[in-house]
Amino acid sequence: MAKLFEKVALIGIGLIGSSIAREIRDKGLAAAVTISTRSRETLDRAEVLGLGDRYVLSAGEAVEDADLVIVSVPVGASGTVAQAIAPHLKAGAIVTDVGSTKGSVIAQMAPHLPASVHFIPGHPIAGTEYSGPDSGFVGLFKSRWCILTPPAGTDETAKGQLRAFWEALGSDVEEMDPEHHDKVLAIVSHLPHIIAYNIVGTADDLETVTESEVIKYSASGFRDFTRLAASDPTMWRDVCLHNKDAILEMLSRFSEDLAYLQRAIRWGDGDKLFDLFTRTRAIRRSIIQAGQDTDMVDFGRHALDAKS
Ligand SMILES: NC(=O)C1=CN([C@@H]2O[C@H](COP(=O)(O)OP(=O)(O)OC[C@H]3O[C@@H](n4cnc5c(N)ncnc54)[C@H](O)[C@@H]3O)[C@@H](O)[C@H]2O)C=CC1
Ligand SMILES: O=C(O)C(=O)Cc1ccc(O)cc1
Repeated sequence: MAKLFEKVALIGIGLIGSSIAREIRDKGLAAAVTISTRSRETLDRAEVLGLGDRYVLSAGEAVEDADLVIVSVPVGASGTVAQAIAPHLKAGAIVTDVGSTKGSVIAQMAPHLPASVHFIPGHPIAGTEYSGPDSGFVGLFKSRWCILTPPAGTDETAKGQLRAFWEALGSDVEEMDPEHHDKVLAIVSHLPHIIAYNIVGTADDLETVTESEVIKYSASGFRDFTRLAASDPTMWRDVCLHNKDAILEMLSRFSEDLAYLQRAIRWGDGDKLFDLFTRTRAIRRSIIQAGQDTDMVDFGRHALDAKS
């Protein structure tokens, strides 16, 4: 594939950063890739994996001659990274991120970044429950949405270049307002993780009552939740703290609907239960019919389709 950028700097080299690095290497999308991350241990691991061409601890040093800078750190660290790279950015560089929340990342990063760069926030709706440089792989972004939330007036050429980059990784690119992004993602991604953390926590608390039978007899329903609940604690702590309003709004809707379900069970209202379960079954089936995979991430795709 044709080279899209001369020099790319990757700040953060976990699941997402290292998947991007592998894609760039695999498809020859850049002449040179510089990698920077907070800990020496992770940086050394990235070097052993051969994920880039240059490895530096200083994020500022990493971005000095970069045409494209991709920040792939937990969303709570976005501001610190922006502050560190700002004085070193080349005029005309594209600065983007991959954070799961957009409003907060923009609020943290934008004030530090010089007007001479193009700041185009992004979010690939693709991931797994694994983290760190070893967990990345080529193909993670294939046939997945990547949402860009460019501010009004963003340079069209820069936007086109970033779009072409994600398309080269196999993604379908969509533009969205950051507030809308945060609401949609709160229901299709953030709430499912919170519910999973909660149910697995509850089951763990019950272990003494059930004499370890929860784990022993865990059926596939519970197992599906344990996959999500195995996701990175730092990343998900940050998502909860940085998409607080939208998550609380969706949680409140969720609690109301759960109370409705609870009442139907208490009063033996089988019709209500049957109606809801029939409606939700149709959603799952419509996703499968559309030829999409059936995991949580693809449910996000369906919800986005419904919005557009
Ligand atoms: N894991 C997933 O499924 C997805 C994650 N995201 C977003 O991508 C971002 C990265 O997530 P992952 O790659 O999964 O995390 P990860 O935990 O695998 O990697 C995070 C990386 O950031 C580095 N880091 C942490 N604080 C730093 C700092 N202050 N300065 C420099 N580097 C720092 C870590 O050393 C590590 O290399 C997060 O914002 C997350 O919300 C987006 C889509 C999917
Ligand atoms: O592993 C899963 O099922 C996910 O939901 C992955 C994921 C996690 C966070 C995101 O911001 C986007 C995708």
